Amino acid sequence: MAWAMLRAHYDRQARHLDLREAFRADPGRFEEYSQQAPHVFADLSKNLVDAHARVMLLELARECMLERHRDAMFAGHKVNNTEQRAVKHWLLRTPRGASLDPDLREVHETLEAMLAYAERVRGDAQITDVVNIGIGGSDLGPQMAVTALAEFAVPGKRFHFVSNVDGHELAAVLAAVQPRSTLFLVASKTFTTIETMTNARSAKAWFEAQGGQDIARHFAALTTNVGAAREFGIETTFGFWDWVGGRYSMWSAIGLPIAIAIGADHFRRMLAGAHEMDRHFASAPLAANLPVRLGLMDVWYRNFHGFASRSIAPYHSSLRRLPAYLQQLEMESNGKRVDAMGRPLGCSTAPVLWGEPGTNGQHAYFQMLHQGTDVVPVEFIAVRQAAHTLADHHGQLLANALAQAQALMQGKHDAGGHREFPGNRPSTFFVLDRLEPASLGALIALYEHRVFVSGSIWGINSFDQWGVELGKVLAKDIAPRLENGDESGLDPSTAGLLRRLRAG
Ligand SMILES: O=P(O)(O)OC[C@H]1O[C@](O)(CO)[C@@H](O)[C@@H]1O
Repeated sequence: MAWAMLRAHYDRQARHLDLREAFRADPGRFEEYSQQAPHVFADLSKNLVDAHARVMLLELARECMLERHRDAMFAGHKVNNTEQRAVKHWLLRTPRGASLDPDLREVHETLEAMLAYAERVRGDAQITDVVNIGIGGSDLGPQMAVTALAEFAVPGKRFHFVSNVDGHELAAVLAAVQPRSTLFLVASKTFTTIETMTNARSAKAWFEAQGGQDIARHFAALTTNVGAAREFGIETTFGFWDWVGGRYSMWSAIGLPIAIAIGADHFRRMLAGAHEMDRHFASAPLAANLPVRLGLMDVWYRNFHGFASRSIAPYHSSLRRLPAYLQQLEMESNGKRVDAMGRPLGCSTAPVLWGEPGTNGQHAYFQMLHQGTDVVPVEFIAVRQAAHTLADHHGQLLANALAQAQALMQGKHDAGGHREFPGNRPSTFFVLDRLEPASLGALIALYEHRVFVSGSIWGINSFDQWGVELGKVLAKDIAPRLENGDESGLDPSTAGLLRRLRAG
């Protein structure tokens, strides 16, 4: 019902919305379309949405029983229905006593153990290099957060992230470290992922070949499959639970590199910031609930405006891994073509997410954002206070973020031809006061919940990832063929490429 009304409203009126006119007609638009959520200020006023669409989107959320679905997640129900699992990454940042969930005690016991270990490593001057071996959620979150919070990192330790099965990556790291001063963290929820196990085996073989002795001191495993880690020969293990999805796992033992980098207190602050956002999502009325507003905007853009991508523009170089992190979060969660019951969907789902830090992107692809044929909503993330004291830089950085959002909206019409900017191009603008553990935690939790919201409206299970399986199976079949040249049963293209790769 709400969907049909939104469609009618879009066709009749909303598709003609002009942001410049909307601001002229409503002097209160900035106040109405912006809000302060925990640690994150968000200005949504430069989005192609009007009051009627907003009301109808909230109605759509009610019809889709968003609140019931959200409450089911927070109640620990098995909302990941295809894997019959609860979805409780939020519990990892829930303070003691703040939930009756029976797993909370174990969560805190594990957190204490992991943070105590992190503090020991921080105090161990002999360990100068920490190498995280993991991929997907076992890499992107820790890497993004360690990079984002570099200002808080312990001096004297370097952090390396090895994810790819491409040996060039591991070889380059191994060439730069010494066994006696390196701690390897093997991060894998399942402890079966081929890339991670291959890298872990090679790292262990290198360590032993270099005369490295004390595996217990130089290797730790972060996994739900502690048995497999022990079998692999790693005694130091930190566990977590099957109700933590890989892309939602930086709050768990998978966050150990973050804890080593920033320390226990800061790690706790990151959890606390995320928890504040959890509370906001769980309790704020839908109309003033930032993850809900953003998720509904995502549906509006994807299904009514037909925008197929969204560009992430963090105006802070320490957030340079954020776009990659968000790609997994959103595209692995909501890149689905069937609903939670397996029935084909009648609408489009996750857009393509992409981006680079500003101002770099401005000198690369912003041309297309301003004058290309496709409209791409842009998401600016600006940080009010810099962590450095260099004169001029931060003002210029922030001025550029504001100017880009302004230029996208205003356009320029006096010159014509190549110099014409159509304008009316939408953007969202986030402001953090500082990039610090609590604000990063809140920002990431905001994105997690926003993905939950759009996934709920589409009726999909945002917590499985069956789409990654087929390629894994085929790679297993092809690997021996690269050795033995067997082409039987292969399509002509794959067979031809196999020949080409084996030649010489
Ligand atoms: O932590 P694991 O089990 O090694 O998995 C790594 C990644 O692989 C995936 O399963 C996809 O292949 C992701 O969902 C996950 O984050």
